Amino acid sequence: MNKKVEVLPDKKALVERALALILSKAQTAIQERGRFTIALSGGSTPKPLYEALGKQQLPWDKIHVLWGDERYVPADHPDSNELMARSAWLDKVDIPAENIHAMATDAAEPAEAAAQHEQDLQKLFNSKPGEFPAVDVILLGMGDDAHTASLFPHTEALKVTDKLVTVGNKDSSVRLTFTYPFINAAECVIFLVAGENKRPALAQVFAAEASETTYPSRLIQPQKELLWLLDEAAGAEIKV
Ligand SMILES: O=C1O[C@H](COP(=O)(O)O)[C@@H](O)[C@H](O)[C@H]1O
Repeated sequence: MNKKVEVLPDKKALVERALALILSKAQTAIQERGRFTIALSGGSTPKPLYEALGKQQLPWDKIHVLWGDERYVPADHPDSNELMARSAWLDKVDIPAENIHAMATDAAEPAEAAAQHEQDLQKLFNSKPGEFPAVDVILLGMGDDAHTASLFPHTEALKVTDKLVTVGNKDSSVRLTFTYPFINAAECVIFLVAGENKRPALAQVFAAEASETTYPSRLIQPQKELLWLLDEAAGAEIKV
């Protein structure tokens, strides 16, 4: 694995760096494979990045957008990761509706929704059950409890290794999430982490030894490329 950590002066610089990386990865993927697939994170950190992406002139018909996790709420709910990305970015560009692969949250059982989304992904990547296709870029955030996507500490989702998508839980609230083996199959995983409140969790994620069950972001060890983009407030104590 090619792993890099970059500590940027502030959140603005973090967003600019992430934007430049995504634009370059998109250009390469489109040149080499004819399309670019990117999975989005939710939470607050990536919103300015999505706003910046919404101002770009890109070959949108060759770009496919997925989500690494979703809260199990209707798509117009204020907590929806899909709603955030649509209003900050996707509603502002000419991307074909069929290139937006949101996690549907309308099945009676979240496990059914996870299974359905897994099938949709297999179609998109032309992959078979049991295979882990490679998304070009998976964007991840990290919570101050070291969760990433909706892989929360001490939850069943951390044990799922035979699926692309599973049900995650944050206390009593239900989520859908990519599994860690699917994330680890990506061409490139980019973490965006900002804010001083993330320092203690980051210290454990970067420690030589610590529990993956307590600090789920440690499970993210992609075979190809891993980039940690940190702002100074989060990354001041990380040695690069
Ligand atoms: O709940 C979530 O939180 C994490 C981190 O969010 P942030 O607000 O600290 O940036 C995010 O990566 C995940 O997608 C989201 O559902």
